[in-house]
Amino acid sequence: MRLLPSKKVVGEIAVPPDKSISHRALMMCSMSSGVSVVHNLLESEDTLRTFRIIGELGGNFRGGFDRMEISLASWKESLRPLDCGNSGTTARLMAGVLSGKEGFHVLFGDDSLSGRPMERVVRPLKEMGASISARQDSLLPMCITGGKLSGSEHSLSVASAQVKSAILLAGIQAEGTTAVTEPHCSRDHTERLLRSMGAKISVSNKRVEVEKSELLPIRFSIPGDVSSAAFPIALAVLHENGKVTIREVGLNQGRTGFLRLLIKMGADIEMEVEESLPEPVGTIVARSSRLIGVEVGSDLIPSMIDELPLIALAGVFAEGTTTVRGAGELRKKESDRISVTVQNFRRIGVEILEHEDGFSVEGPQRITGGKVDSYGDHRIAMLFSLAGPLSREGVEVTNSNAVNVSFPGFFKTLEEVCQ
Ligand SMILES: O=C(O)C1=C[C@@H](OP(=O)(O)O)[C@@H](O)[C@H](O)C1
Ligand SMILES: C=C(OP(=O)(O)O)C(=O)O
Repeated sequence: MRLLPSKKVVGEIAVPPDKSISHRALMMCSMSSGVSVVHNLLESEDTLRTFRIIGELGGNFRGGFDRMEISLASWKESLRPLDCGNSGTTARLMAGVLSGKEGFHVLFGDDSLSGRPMERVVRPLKEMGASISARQDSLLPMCITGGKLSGSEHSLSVASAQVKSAILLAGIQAEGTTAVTEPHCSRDHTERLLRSMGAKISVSNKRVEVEKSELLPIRFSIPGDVSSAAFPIALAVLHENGKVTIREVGLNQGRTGFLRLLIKMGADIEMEVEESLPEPVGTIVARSSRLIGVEVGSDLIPSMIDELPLIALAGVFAEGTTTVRGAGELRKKESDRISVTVQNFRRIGVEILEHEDGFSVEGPQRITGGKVDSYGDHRIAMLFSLAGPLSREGVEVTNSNAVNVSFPGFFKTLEEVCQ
């Protein structure tokens, strides 16, 4: 896909439903005792993996992704290995769910997911009594023999909503109390849904505790994905002639770190929460702004984990130095997001410094243009697609269809706002 320089970035747009919440809705509604009704589920490559896996395990779905009735009368063993594709959330959260389900379950993924660390869920789930074996002890494919679990205490060395959620989803099936403590707070979508579905859960600061619980069915609507919204918002802020409005988008504090960081850098962004249960939802308006460089440390990382590469783009346009440190986790995503961000920026004429756990950019710089690769990573495909409209000569992104992992219709949305 070739993205050309643009004169303006304006419009009111919708973003796709939240990916994190969609995965959880599909899994947790299937774990409940009746029929749940969920509006506005994300239909993307990643969430389709979770949808199909739950279907293989006995899930019942009526309707479409705009309004789906979800139930599961009795969990069955799948005769086939369960394909998680590119989706870390599917693999890790399903490991938690399946640890408590009788039977032999095999999870596998694509080349990217097969290289991502799974030991972080294997170890705590084994401690709870699950029998799990994984390739080289820590990689997919992974075989889980589910059954009786007992609650235990877990202290995470790295904040991770996926690991926390895997433990909690096993915890509500375990005898006794299960507790997870994180070094910094990660997104709390699982905790919010558990509470809304009647689970015995208590949260105090960075510690979450659950007891064995039966989940009640729920009716709710999933908001727009703020991680997807971050792309058009960054484009409007960084373009000299930009204004973008996005309504009905999720504004959970655990997810809005990037927007708050842009505001700290001087961005003109308004966020208004209009509804708050089970998730805060509202409107974002973003306008062209002059930014100043900023330093991001490890405490802020979890609330902007998927938006961190976008900070490098903001740094290119900001006055002074922008530095991200303490973000080693970025090397364990769909691609090594530190390395590919740095390589791609250099290809389009930007000077950027790579650190083991982040990067530094000295701004302002102009983006000349050129050819980059997404390395099959949706967030990298979207990041460098924004560089096109902001460049002098345009940017070509190869393997750009990776956007379908989280934001089908991304290029149509970009076309709508770039005039
Ligand atoms: O729980 C989730 O839905 C997610 C948690 C984050 O991963 P980690 O838990 O590995 O930080 C994030 O990067 C991912 O896109 C989605
Ligand atoms: C890291 C991501 O997702 P996952 O871990 O589910 O593959 C992401 O969406 O950026």
